[in-house]
Amino acid sequence: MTTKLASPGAPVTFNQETTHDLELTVRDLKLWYGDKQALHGIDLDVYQNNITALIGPSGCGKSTFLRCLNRMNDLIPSVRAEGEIMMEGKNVLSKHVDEVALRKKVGMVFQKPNPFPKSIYENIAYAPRMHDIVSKGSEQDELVERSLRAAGLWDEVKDQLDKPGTSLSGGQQQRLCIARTIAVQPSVILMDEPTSALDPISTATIEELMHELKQEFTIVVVTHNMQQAARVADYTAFFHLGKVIEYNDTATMFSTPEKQQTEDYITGRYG
Ligand SMILES: Nc1ncnc2c1ncn2[C@@H]1O[C@H](COP(=O)(O)OP(=O)(O)OP(=O)(O)O)[C@@H](O)[C@H]1O
Repeated sequence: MTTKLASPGAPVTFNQETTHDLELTVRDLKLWYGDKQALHGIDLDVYQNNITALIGPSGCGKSTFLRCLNRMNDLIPSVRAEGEIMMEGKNVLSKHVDEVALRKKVGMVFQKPNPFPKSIYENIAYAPRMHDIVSKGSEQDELVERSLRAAGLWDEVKDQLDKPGTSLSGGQQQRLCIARTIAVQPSVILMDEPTSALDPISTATIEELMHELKQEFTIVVVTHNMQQAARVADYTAFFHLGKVIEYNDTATMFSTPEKQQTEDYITGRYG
């Protein structure tokens, strides 16, 4: 589906006359933790093979929003969500959507690298085997190599595939987690502050990797780091108090933000 880039909801305007394919359309998304409302009617379009950054002050709902996209919030008993997150013609929020299948399509990389307590090889091979994507043997070996190569880790680990994933450095562990996510062949990769626990060199490596990965995947990333959003993201959404205040292509957002609140945040005047 090719869609002209256009304003997908009331608070959202675009300045570019670009065309992109839509991966996800979010409409009037509301979420409550018990009685407390955390998301207040989010409208957002996520474009295929682009990186969309979610920025905003602490507690504004970025992670909550990200976790809606693959229903990770369902793991919290008090959560209730309303609205639409359309992907491939289905509302992700519908109770008829199989969460396991959804999380295979919409993978997630967390702030703190969290390899399984298994070998580097098994960290990659386990889920694809469970999902019947590969059988044991050469097919599985190839998938492990392909995933590790795609995550830029193969050359560093190819001679130690039987070592524990946890024996790697923090940056390598995060690339292992990215390789693990890629291995089940998702369409979308969600990243929740994927570099905040890493040193600057590992951060730069992951950012370069994100540029490569967007050729094949759609990425949505939460970041507190304005420079990172400016460096890696094609689109940026500024969240505040559970709402999207502004959403635009990143260059416009950072050079000529439309809203004063956005300008104040990206110039460090608050948040
Ligand atoms: N498990 C939870 N139970 C209850 N309230 C929660 C839970 N998780 C988040 N919240 C609340 O929802 C609101 C949004 O939180 P969220 O973590 O999504 O914000 P954020 O923008 O990602 O923040 P940060 O940048 O600090 O990670 C906050 O008021 C937070 O306290």
